Amino acid sequence: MVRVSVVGAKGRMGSHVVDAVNAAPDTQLALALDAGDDLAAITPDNTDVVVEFTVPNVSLGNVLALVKQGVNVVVGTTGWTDDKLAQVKDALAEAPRDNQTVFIAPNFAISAVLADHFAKVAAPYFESAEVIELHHPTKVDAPSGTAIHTAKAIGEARRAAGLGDMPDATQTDGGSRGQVVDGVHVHAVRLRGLNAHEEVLFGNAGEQLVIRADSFDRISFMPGVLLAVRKVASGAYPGLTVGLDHFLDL
Ligand SMILES: NC(=O)c1ccc[n+]([C@@H]2O[C@H](COP(=O)([O-])OP(=O)(O)OC[C@H]3O[C@@H](n4cnc5c(N)ncnc54)[C@H](O)[C@@H]3O)[C@@H](O)[C@H]2O)c1
Ligand SMILES: O=C(O)C1=N[C@H](C(=O)O)CCC1
Repeated sequence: MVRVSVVGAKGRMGSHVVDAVNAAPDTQLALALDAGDDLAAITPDNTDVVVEFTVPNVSLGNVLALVKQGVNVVVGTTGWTDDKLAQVKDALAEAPRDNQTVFIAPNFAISAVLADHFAKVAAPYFESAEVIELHHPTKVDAPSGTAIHTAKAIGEARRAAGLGDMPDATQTDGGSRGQVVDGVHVHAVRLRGLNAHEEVLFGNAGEQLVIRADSFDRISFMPGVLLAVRKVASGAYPGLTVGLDHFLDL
């Protein structure tokens, strides 16, 4: 059995993870902690993998502390910048146990991971690309971690293909053109009734490709979380890995 502790266990995602870990035949819940609880209670004696779903401004601190405590971490919280990722790599280099792992996924839903993959494949073939993410209004960060990840992947694929800037004659913009991430405009919608959705629009003269992923329920993230827990527990992915695509045969 893989012993799993959950940090952020009372949250929307954390509570689903607790249920998923309790329901799976090969995982068992170790500790379920939330704000105010002592992270030091989590040790290699009681936990094989920690799943961390908290808030962007505390996640880095939690991950650094957990790595120091000798445990592997699967992270779903958003807000990861290159600088924060570098701090995680440094912490892993100093980790107390060999082959410790931190795995971070911008999105655990198979639909979103595939949408991201298809967007990367499509990117070199289109003059224009924009990303629209749509979420529940209780989400604290914008744009979504997934949209940032998708936009960066599109930017990288365009650069590798030698594409230049996208056509855009905008001369006045009060914010309507969205945030530019790696040259790609990203738009965020917050709407009661929605959960987590992303649309990637590609355009050429006379044609359009739309790639869309919809997570209607948080249960959609659980197979990806359990897959990550199993992969990390296997010990086959030491160090830092970002993105569930690394665990899929794409
Ligand atoms: N990767 C994915 O597939 C995926 C999917 C959904 C949400 N998310 C991300 O996961 C994060 C959490 O989302 P949510 O909707 O569950 O949020 P939420 O606000 O419902 O839950 C966050 C939980 O973290 C707890 N928390 C806050 N500070 C803490 C601390 N210092 N230590 C321990 N617990 C602490 C809060 O009390 C709360 O219970 C967000 O960043 C969100 O964008 C990622
Ligand atoms: O509900 C959220 O919050 C989500 N956050 C992640 C993101 O920002 O990309 C994944 C989708 C759901």
